[in-house]
Amino acid sequence: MKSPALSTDPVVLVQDVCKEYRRNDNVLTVLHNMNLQLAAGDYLALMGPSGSGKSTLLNLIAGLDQPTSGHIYVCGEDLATASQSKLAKWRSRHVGFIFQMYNLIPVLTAYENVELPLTLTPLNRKQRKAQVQTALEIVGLADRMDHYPTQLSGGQEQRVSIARAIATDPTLIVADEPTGDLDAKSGTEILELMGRLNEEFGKTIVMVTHDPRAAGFAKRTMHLEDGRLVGDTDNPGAVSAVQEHNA
Ligand SMILES: Nc1ncnc2c1ncn2[C@@H]1O[C@H](COP(=O)(O)OP(=O)(O)OP(=O)(O)O)[C@@H](O)[C@H]1O
Repeated sequence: MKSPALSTDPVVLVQDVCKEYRRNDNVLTVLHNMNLQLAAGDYLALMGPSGSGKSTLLNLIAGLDQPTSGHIYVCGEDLATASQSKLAKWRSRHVGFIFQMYNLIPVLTAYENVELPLTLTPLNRKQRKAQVQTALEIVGLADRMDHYPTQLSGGQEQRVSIARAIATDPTLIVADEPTGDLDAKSGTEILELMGRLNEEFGKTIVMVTHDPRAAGFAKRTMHLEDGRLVGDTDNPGAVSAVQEHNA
């Protein structure tokens, strides 16, 4: 994977973003005048009560949905005005996704699951193989590449999903409750791995979590309440994943 980006441009710039959902005559405003900026190499934890708008904000930053008003610039693209086809192409180049339930395809092996996002790129089979192997080595599962998801533990499935997220070498990684379905030990391993992606490989990460311990791995924590930002704190004591890994 590439070394950390050195650009001073923000990777994520959210400007006066509002998000409404409409059903018949009812309008539900889920995000109110949201502003936020993330530099290359930031690691942000999004926290807040259920329904406060965390996943909505994450989906907007990842280009899975678009705001009702305002602008979102991510990796130089104005996501608020991009067409759906442009957004799909942009996501495949710039964003890696990690989900609570892993979302692996059960009929594909670990190797084939990790290769999937690369099939949307111009890379040939040999180039894809090299990137899949690198990604599986980073997550420590090179020896499980022929296993199907049902032949892996939950923690291993999540590591395969992380390999899939990094296979295209994206700038931004978004994670929605990545440890929500794991026991404490496996959860810690996943958080250490994500920390390494941030520290060693310079990935910018946005993670939604309910777990203050998980947020302790991030460099910064934002709290949402009723669609508004109510707290934004740096975390100078963030758990250093590289130190933990090398301990
Ligand atoms: N597609 C949709 N249509 C209508 N309302 C929606 C839609 N998606 C989310 N909402 C509403 O928006 C609000 C915020 O939802 P969101 O999933 O962003 O919250 P959250 O903070 O991530 O919650 P949780 O922690 O429970 O996952 C909720 O009231 C939810 O019901």
